[in-house]
Amino acid sequence: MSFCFNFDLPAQTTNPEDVDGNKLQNGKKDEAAKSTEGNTKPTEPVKEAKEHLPPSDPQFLLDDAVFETVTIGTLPPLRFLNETVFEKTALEREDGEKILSRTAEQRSDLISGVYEGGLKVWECTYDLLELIEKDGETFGGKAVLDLGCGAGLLGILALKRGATQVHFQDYNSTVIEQLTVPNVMLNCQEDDEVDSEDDKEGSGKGNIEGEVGCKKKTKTKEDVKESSPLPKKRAVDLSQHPLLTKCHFFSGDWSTFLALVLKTDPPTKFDIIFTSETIYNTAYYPVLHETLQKLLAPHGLVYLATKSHYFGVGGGLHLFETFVEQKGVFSLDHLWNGEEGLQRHVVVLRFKKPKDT
Ligand SMILES: C[S@@+](CC[C@H](N)C(=O)[O-])C[C@H]1O[C@@H](n2cnc3c(N)ncnc32)[C@H](O)[C@@H]1O
Repeated sequence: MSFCFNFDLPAQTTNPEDVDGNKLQNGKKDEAAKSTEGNTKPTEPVKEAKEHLPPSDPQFLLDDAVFETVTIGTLPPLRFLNETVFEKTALEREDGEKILSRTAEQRSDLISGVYEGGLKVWECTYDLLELIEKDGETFGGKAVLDLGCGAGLLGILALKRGATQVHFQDYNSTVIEQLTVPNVMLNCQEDDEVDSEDDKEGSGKGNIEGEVGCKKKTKTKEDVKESSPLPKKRAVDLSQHPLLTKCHFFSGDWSTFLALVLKTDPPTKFDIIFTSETIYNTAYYPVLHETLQKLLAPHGLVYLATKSHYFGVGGGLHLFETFVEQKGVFSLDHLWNGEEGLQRHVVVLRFKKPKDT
């Protein structure tokens, strides 16, 4: 899988004095606010959050599925739609947000405020999956949020390992509808439907990703057809699948997502929040921090996977750490630091004082 970092930000149109929405204090900004000055907020209107209910007959979403399986150590195999599906079928797909056509036109992985990159799996997701595998983290009885989920692999893992509920949030409704929901459904199908076929193939056909040590295979609908008769699978009503009933799906900007989730009575709090490759734009730090602060349970953990620096966008771990430190709400510890190529990290945040919610 290729990862091109072709970020594309709009020209600065916001007032530099108020670029991140932080108020001036005694005539000057605090340090935390200063660290967000490198980026601009998008000029597009804020994308209003909404909840997406999985379709009552969801099987059609998988009809032309070309999917990959990622297997990391002892973790259950995770399936996800191959990103090339979207390039090849952009014209036939429902795409009210026009992100499929716009990303193709602009040849960009990210168009700030329009498309925030959720249609592919970013590599720090694999780092976090590996870490979970090593640490043996289980999710039994936990409420989990996959914030900025994209393909949703982290949330799907939690779901398969016993989380009581998993919220998936992505900026783009197209991502939620065309990628996250289908991926959850792919993983709801009985494991043996496809895995028995994986076993038959043997490891020789697998594509070993040396860098992160995970095994990936690409399978097509035709492969699946050969191994298990499609009609039998179609008979399964996925919309009633016990795993799917534990899921909630949201699209929209973090500020409106936060407001929507806080409206629930009692407001939902999460024991675990995953967020991978979401701190590339410093202009989003205030709302991201507020979302984590308001949605994390008092003794909960935020697992953040990120690169050190996002070239062309400006954000990265150092700036985010400075921001978090200045806010004084969370402590932040490094769990894993990768040294190869572009440096990548996994960190954990927890409340300094658990009543700070
Ligand atoms: C680069 S993608 C990473 C996707 C996925 N977590 C992964 O690692 O493969 C960044 C994600 O952050 C989310 N995101 C970024 N800025 C956001 C914002 N201001 N409001 C809501 N979501 C945002 C988007 O949903 C997007 O999918």
